[in-house]
Amino acid sequence: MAETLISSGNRYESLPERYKRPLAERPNLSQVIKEEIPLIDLGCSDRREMVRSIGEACRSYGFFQVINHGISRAMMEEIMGTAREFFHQPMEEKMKLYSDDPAKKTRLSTSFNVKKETVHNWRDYLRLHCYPLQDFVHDWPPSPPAFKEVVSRYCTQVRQVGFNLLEYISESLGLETNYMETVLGEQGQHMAMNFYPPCPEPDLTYGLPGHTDPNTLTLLLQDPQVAGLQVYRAGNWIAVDPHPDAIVINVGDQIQAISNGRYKSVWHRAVVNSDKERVSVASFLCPGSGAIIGPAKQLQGKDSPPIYTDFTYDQYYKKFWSRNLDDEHCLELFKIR
Ligand SMILES: O=C(O)CCC(=O)C(=O)O
Ligand SMILES: [Fe+2]
Repeated sequence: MAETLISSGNRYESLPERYKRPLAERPNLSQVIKEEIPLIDLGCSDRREMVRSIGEACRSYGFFQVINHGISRAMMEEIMGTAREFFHQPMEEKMKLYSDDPAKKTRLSTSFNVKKETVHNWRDYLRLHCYPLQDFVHDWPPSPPAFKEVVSRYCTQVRQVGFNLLEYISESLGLETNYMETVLGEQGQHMAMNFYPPCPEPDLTYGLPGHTDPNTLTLLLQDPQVAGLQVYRAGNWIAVDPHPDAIVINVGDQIQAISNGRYKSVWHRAVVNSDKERVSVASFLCPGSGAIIGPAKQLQGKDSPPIYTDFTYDQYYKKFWSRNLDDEHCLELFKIR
């Protein structure tokens, strides 16, 4: 039973033991503070100012939200609705896609890495590889019927938003506009549709415990009705209130490495609540398999020697999945000592 979906539609009366965190690891929800993370208007006509504010956000928060990003409200509602519909299907339908093998390219799973972890997380998730679309779409869920079409359309659009952001981020570091795009090679794209059912004891567990994202850049759609994302900053967890038009952006470990630590891939987590289900859709850009990642030469100097070794994303990703999600920052393992 331990390794199966929790999105059964049944309400749990109490939290099963295998989801309970020891006292020292609980979310301490009463201590969470409310603070806005930077909101950036990508429709801004002053590119220099926009690039400056993106750089500032990457340096001091590692997170920001963007509006006027080019994806319509209707598209955002469609993809969120499709994710919700997917998880509301009968268990028999969903279990056809179940797998706990992280190497599998299309799979429905639960928690994070059920085979390895000792305490589970109150989350089910559908993980998809999304680029190039034609290599993966045939493997995606056959239902709901509009799934493949809606998700394909969203993936194409969100990829473009991601590439625009990589240009701004490159410029904000003083690198050539296409620096990231060139270094990162033919980037892959993954998606996680996350589903967090109502949880009987949200104080004792997580949807996702504190973690950093191993990839380049993450573009997240939050449930517009239900908050749950929290970001760590200066000793506090900050609740990120959903903004109906915004995409939440966070710097992944790879940008932290390329920026030689100037930009932070920060800890974030998803908490759950007792009365509402919550959905989120995360899109991850990931370096191409041949790409060599490491601190940009232009960002190294006498006063700023490289802090990370060069590595390939394959090496990094294997390391990431061999750990627990909330272990030390995976990039620590690639530090020059
Ligand atoms: O559900 C959320 O708000 C966070 C999801 C997340 O951090 C992830 O999928 O990596
Ligand atoms: Fe994440």
